Amino acid sequence: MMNEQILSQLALVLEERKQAPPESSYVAKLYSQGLDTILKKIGEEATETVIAAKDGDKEQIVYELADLWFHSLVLLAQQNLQPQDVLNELGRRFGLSGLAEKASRPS
Ligand SMILES: N=c1c2ncn([C@@H]3O[C@H](COP(=O)(O)OP(=O)(O)OP(=O)(O)O)[C@@H](O)[C@H]3O)c2ncn1[C@@H]1O[C@H](COP(=O)(O)O)[C@@H](O)[C@H]1O
Repeated sequence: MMNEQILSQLALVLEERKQAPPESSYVAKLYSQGLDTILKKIGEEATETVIAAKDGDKEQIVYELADLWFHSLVLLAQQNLQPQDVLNELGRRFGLSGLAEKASRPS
C-alpha cells in the first residue's frame, strides 16, 4: 500500500465494514458497540502514546500513534466524515501562524 493512499484506502474499508456483521470484523464490532466504545479506545490509545513518549521509546510512539490514528479514522467514519475533511482543515491552516490562528478564533 502506497503511504499517500493509505488514509483514503483505509477509509473505504471502514465504510464497507458498516455492512459487516460484528463477529466478522474488529471495526464492525466497534461500530456495533457504539460511539462511547470508540471514544474510550481513542482515550486509551492517546494515553498509551503519552506513556510511550514519556518512556522515550520511539518505536512504541509510532506503534501507539498508529493505534490512535486508526481509532480516530474509525470515529470519522462512524460520524460520516472523511480523512479528507481533516486534511482540508490542516491545509487551510498551513502557513498560518498558530498564534495568529488562535487570535482569529471566535472567543
Ligand atoms: N489498522 C488497523 C488497526 N490498528 C489497530 N487495530 C486493532 O485495534 C485494537 C487495538 O486495541 P488494543 O491495543 O487495546 O488491543 P486489544 O486489547 O486487542 O483491544 P480490545 O479488545 O481491548 O478493544 C487491536 O484489536 C488491533 O488489532 C486495527 N484493526 C484494523 N486495522 C485496519 O482496519 C482494517 C479492517 O479491520 P477489520 O475490521 O478487523 O477487518 C484492517 O484490514 C486494517 O487495515
